[in-house]
Amino acid sequence: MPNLINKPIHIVGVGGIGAALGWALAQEGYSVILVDSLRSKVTEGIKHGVTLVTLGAHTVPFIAFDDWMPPKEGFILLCTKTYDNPKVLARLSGDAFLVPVQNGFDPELDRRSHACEGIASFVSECQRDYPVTRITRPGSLHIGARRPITYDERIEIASLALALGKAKLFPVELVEDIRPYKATKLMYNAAISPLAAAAGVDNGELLTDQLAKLLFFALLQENYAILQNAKIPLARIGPFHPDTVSLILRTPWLPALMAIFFRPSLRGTYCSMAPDMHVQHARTEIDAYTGHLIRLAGEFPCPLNRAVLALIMKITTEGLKPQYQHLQNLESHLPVRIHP
Ligand SMILES: NC(=O)C1=CN([C@@H]2O[C@H](COP(=O)(O)OP(=O)(O)OC[C@H]3O[C@@H](n4cnc5c(N)ncnc54)[C@H](OP(=O)(O)O)[C@@H]3O)[C@@H](O)[C@H]2O)C=CC1
Ligand SMILES: CC(C)(CO)C(=O)C(=O)O
Repeated sequence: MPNLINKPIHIVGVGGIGAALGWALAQEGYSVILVDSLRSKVTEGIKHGVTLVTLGAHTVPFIAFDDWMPPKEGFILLCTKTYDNPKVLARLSGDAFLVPVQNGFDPELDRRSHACEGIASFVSECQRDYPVTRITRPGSLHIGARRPITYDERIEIASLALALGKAKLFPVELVEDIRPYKATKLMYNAAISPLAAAAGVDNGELLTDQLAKLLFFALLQENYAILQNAKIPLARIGPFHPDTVSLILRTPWLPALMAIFFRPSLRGTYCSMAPDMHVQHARTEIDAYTGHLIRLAGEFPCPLNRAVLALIMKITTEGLKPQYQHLQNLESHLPVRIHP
């Protein structure tokens, strides 16, 4: 297998994640090609490059998705929302070295036999019409295999991790198996994103407002229980392993104390599902988050996730505005022991 890192790295989807990854690679002199579906963003990118707020811009090639020719060799980093995957996947040949860096699980993507994925735990907010992003919360990028890999694939994955980490924009952690990290990120995402996006509140509010906090903690516990029941291995992302998070949530008074401690780190961060609720004909990644957990649960009870899925579907199909009152629809689905 040729050394893929010496070929241009194509990044599909120049949003919070794609722009940050592209900037980090360009900073260290790697050849990157940024591909986005929004022509105005591409035009801006051609004029002004890709910008990281406070750190400046890098001039890199930009191409509109409609004009893009997927490469036969080299990495393709998939940084779109999961609901845009079908369009991208339809254009790829089976040989492309595809590396998705996305939250959630897309059944169509999962059917591909791609070797590797990335899981971003930093938070990055890109302007809608400009390839200008801002990292609103620090965190790592985990990279690793999602199936048994060959020796050559291992070398390629390691070279990509090394390249992405060189700029030190975010710590890059090369891991043997990405799946426990992806499952753990889902446990958190499927609790934070639908609540913050439906209520139209900042992520930090989930650790401040009483009802939001109860729903957030109950969802974390339900998500953990689903993943445990399905015997999905989990890994530590951030300060605690999910086992410890679950123990904390089951200990009287500790969750309230932890909320005070963690609140500042969530305040002012960005929720990538939030802008998806505002557009006409809203589409969200809810199926890849909550939908996946419900499918995984099967017969196992998951009342809160079912209610969350129904709520997000109602908001998006009826074109409702995100507002705090939506959370009240979820209140009756809280476990009895933690009813307010
Ligand atoms: N932002 C964050 O902090 C984090 C995000 N994630 C995950 O990373 C993934 C990407 O999220 P994020 O960067 O926030 O998403 P954004 O919405 O910011 O960016 C996605 C970009 O992809 C573009 N796009 C859509 N379809 C195509 C296509 N066919 N070809 C090329 N570009 C396309 C979108 O254009 P348009 O707007 O016109 O549709 C948009 O510019 C998601 O799975 C998200 O959950 C994970 C961790 C943190
Ligand atoms: C910040 C966080 C964890 C919220 O779900 C995220 O990953 C996202 O918005 O994509």
